[in-house]
Amino acid sequence: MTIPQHPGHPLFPVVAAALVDDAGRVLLQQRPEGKALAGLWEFPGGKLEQGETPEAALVRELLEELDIAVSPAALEPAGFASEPLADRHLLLMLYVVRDWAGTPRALEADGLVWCRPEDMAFWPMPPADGPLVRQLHAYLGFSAMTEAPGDSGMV
Ligand SMILES: Nc1nc2c([nH]c(=O)n2[C@@H]2O[C@H](COP(=O)(O)OP(=O)(O)OP(=O)(O)O)[C@@H](O)[C@H]2O)c(=O)[nH]1
Repeated sequence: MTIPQHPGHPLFPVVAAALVDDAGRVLLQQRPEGKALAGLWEFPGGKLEQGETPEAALVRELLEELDIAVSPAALEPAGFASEPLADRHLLLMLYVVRDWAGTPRALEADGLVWCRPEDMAFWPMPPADGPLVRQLHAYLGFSAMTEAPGDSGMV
């Protein structure tokens, strides 16, 4: 079996957050005019800076983009996407965030929307986000199930 290799295509790590509110809705933001993929809806987040951990980068991005404060302990790893781009290889890491301080406002995006997970398909997103949305659905469904008291237990 041949494993695809892309010499000269450095790894491009990006972190993103699915903010989930008390009603179970997820926040998406619209990429602004003048940027690549303008008009598409995405999870807030961005590139890692030199020497940053994914968690530190996401806490910084959420403050810069939405003016909210998030503790690294509130970041729940929920999925990732691995996609070849023209000159780099995108590694997009998605975290669920349910706890933050402040009210999200669009400091960099053209708009914000709170949407129900089942409605996310109506909001056009970058190509790498398709697998992330599917993983998010599975993660939210599973975590809701494990939060509910059940009959099963260790015997
Ligand atoms: N934050 C975020 N980025 C995403 C998503 N999906 C996706 O393909 N990306 C890509 O990941 C990269 C994120 O980088 P970024 O937000 O820091 O950079 P940018 O393109 O806005 O440009 P900039 O350098 O001018 O800020 C972009 O190439 C963006 O297209 C997503 O859901 N959220």
